[in-house]
Amino acid sequence: MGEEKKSSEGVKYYRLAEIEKQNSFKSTWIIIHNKVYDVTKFLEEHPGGEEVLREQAGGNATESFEDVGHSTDAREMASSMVIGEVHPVSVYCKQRCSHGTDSFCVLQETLVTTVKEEPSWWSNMLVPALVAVIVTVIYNMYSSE
Ligand code: HEM
Repeated sequence: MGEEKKSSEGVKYYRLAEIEKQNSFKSTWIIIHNKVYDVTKFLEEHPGGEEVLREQAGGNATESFEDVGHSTDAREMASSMVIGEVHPVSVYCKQRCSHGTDSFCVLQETLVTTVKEEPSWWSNMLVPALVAVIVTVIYNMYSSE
């Protein structure tokens, strides 16, 4: 999946654009408090019925979930269905502009880049190496005067 990001702690982040697509019988995701839940297999088992879950499929179910006043058991049950979190950029953009006209957000949402934030050995080395080069250049400049 192109718009998926995995942080070093192993949390998977999903863009809203990606989550919104998971609204079918084959795959049903919902968002509660910025966490993404895969409820596909749970639909038929839900004591509140599958229809209410289906209505929220691919979207933010936080308010409806809290309105019902789900029990601690229900919350524990839900935690076993977490597959990741809403991407911080999507959270930020949703808060700032829900119409998709903010150019920064439009750009972020349409960029189909895989941002794998697992630092590779060369990116870990690059910064110290650059610092070393700069320090050497500056040192040489002063010492040659
Ligand atoms: C992963 C998410 C969810 C889980 C694990 C879950 C689980 C449960 C459980 C275990 C119950 C039985 C009552 C209780 O223990 O509180 C229940 C009832 C119910 N749930 Fe959910 N639920 C989820 C999401 C939702 C959402 C998003 C909605 C609304 C859109 C919803 C609406 C209801 C309703 C209407 C009832 C019936 C309450 C009643 O008859 O008293 N649930 N749910």
